[in-house]
Amino acid sequence: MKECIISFIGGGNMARCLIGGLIANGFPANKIRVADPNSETLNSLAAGYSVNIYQDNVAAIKDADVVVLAVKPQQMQSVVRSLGTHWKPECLLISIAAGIRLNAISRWLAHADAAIVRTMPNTPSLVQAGATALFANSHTRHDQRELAEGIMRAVGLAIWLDDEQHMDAVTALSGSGPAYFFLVMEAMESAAKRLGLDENTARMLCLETAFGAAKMALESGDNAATLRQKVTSPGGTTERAIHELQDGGLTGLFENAMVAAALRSRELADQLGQDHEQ
Ligand SMILES: NC(=O)C1=CN([C@@H]2O[C@H](COP(=O)(O)OP(=O)(O)OC[C@H]3O[C@@H](n4cnc5c(N)ncnc54)[C@H](OP(=O)(O)O)[C@@H]3O)[C@@H](O)[C@H]2O)C=CC1
Ligand SMILES: O=C(O)[C@@H]1CCC=N1
Repeated sequence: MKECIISFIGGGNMARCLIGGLIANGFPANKIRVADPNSETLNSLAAGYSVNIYQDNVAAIKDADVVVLAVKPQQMQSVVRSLGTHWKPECLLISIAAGIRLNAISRWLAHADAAIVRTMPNTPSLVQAGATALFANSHTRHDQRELAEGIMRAVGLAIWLDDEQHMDAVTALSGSGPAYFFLVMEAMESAAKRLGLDENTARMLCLETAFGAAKMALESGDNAATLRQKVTSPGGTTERAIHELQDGGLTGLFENAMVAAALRSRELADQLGQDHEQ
């Protein structure tokens, strides 16, 4: 990936995952800047990753090649507006915020020609097993698209979308998705303990099973349904368990959950995409 200065605005959970993943992949820490109002957050990032820290967003973006907006959706408007007068046309803006549309970011920045890439990464970026979808506005040059993709590819899979509207579905799938799998792990570990296993045995067997299933699904030519059938011996134990899950409405539950997440993404865009006076 091309060497460049990347400034993160917001040093919370997702910024930390991207920074950790980039550094683990060999990206130089001295080329990474983070701005956050919270000095504890900044000190912890500096101690953990030796990145440059700032309490002033404007100072953090000076001469940066890429600015990554990693604040909460509710903070996006005021943060982007405050960067507008200091914006350099050659800088690439990457947003990771859920729900916030490119046209709103561009309006708040007040630079109609600014190159902006909207992305939806996820927390496994920390261990370089992230999954990110990207969508660029029409002002983003080919080399800037490559730069955005290179940053996200350094921490996992990077996929371009052909329609910004699909970001809501992506947010429901891979953005929020790690939490669904963690919830399933919590439930499986808890059930295993009720069945008599000690905490460590339950945890390790559960985690390796999750890892093995994901690795197998990625590496095998079979789809998930076929892989599931291969575990499910007729009249056996898995069949009983799967019946319980299906009778309990697992498929419908996931559909409801992901529709709710996608709707929330659209709702955030509609609510927070409006202009308000600063
Ligand atoms: N967490 C996740 O799995 C994912 C999150 N995202 C998106 O990433 C963004 C960040 O989420 P996440 O990291 O979870 O949230 P966090 O709240 O952990 O991080 C946001 C950080 O921004 C700081 N901040 C607040 N105001 C400002 C400001 N004016 N200037 C600079 N920094 C500021 C916050 O400080 P303080 O806490 O003191 O307010 C906080 O440290 C969101 O938009 C979210 O939608 C996208 C994909 C996945
Ligand atoms: O929960 C959220 O809103 C953010 C976006 C995707 C994952 N976390």
